[in-house]
Amino acid sequence: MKRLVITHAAELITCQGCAPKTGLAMSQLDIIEDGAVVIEDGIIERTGSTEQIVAALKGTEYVTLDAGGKCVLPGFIDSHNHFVFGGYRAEEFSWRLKGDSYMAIMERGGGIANTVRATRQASREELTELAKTRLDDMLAMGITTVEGKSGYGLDLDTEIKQLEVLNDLAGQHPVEVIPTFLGAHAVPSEYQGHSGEFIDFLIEKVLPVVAERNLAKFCDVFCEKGVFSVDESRKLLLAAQKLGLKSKLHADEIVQLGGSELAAEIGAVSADHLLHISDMGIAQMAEKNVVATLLPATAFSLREPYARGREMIDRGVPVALASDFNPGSCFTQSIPLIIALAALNMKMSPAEIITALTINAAAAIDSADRLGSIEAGKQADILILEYPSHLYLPYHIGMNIVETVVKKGKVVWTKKKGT
Ligand SMILES: N=CN[C@@H](CCC(=O)O)C(=O)O
Ligand SMILES: [Zn+2]
Repeated sequence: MKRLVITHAAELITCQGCAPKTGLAMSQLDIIEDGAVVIEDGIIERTGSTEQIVAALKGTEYVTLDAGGKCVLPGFIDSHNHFVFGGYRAEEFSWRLKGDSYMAIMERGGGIANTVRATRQASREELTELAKTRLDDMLAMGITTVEGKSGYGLDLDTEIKQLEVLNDLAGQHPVEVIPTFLGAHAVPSEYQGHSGEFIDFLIEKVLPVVAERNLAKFCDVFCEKGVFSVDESRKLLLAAQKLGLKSKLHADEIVQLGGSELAAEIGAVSADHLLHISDMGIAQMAEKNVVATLLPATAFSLREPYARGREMIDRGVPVALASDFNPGSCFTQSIPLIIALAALNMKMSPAEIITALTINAAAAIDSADRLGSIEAGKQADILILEYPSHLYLPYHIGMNIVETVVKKGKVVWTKKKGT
């Protein structure tokens, strides 16, 4: 196959690096003006100025994709997403609009349990078709890789069914899917009042199957008051680590329980939400380089205060941004909305936001060695915007300005222009 060469990027935003960025480094995008990228077999071969690259390739055959003076950047990575589920919870949303709280609805037997019922009933094929339409929407917003969680089964068969769907999607859709086992998402009705026994069930009966069949890269847990305690979360995540699954946590979302400190203690790859993180949690996550995956669309949808992203960056925590798309607390996969909220309500700069959606998001799925930047050796997951500079991203409030999406070196999506 001939090389593909993207030329004339007014800004070629490389986000260079193979590790999560912290502090001031989150503001350094390593931009090449009038840049070009050479791609061979889906992998980036080299980058440079268009002039340099064209001169170096003289006499060789290649296909040109002219970015025409627009901004080129790494594909967005959504590192926290629950997109495989059955049913909807629109009525619960209407209750929340009237003042009902997310946890109160859950305590009454609604919330996650509601989606569990619908997901248990849905077939593997139905879930796969639904998931593909959701991936279509993600791709159109420039998401080239998404992490996807189970957690709407809470029994052996349905947890495995969800993970099978997440794995089946590989090869069926351009968006790459990284599966996470979230069996400890809620205590199912069969175990009501016995969360410890449910954790034991997950460890003894479900985790071994997940690991044996290599169905998930991560194990996640909803570490929250009234759901799973810090001790229960530790027990599950350490058991999963022994079987080769890396750790993620839903931590300190509704109350300050200590999930962030636990993430640092056990060497989790990321701790997510963090609306109520303690100062100690921030210090420990910075020390252990745990990625803080912040989910501003969830805070917006729950009408909760935003996570202290500015402070976390200033204190050395690597910050990523993700959608948290799910049927309950946050029904959106809108990258433009996340960008707007991070810029306007979390005091993150345009450069920090891009870092948080690319190289730091790659680190949040433990893939910064192969994804998240435009540099030699990385997978060629690349976006062309409609405008010449990354500054146009937050400037367009809630508007999608992605024009072209390249996944593994192939153009997989282009914006249809109006007539
Ligand atoms: N907080 C826990 N889990 C999801 C919500 C899941 C749901 O309500 O269906 C979250 O990350 O926001
Ligand atoms: Zn979540």
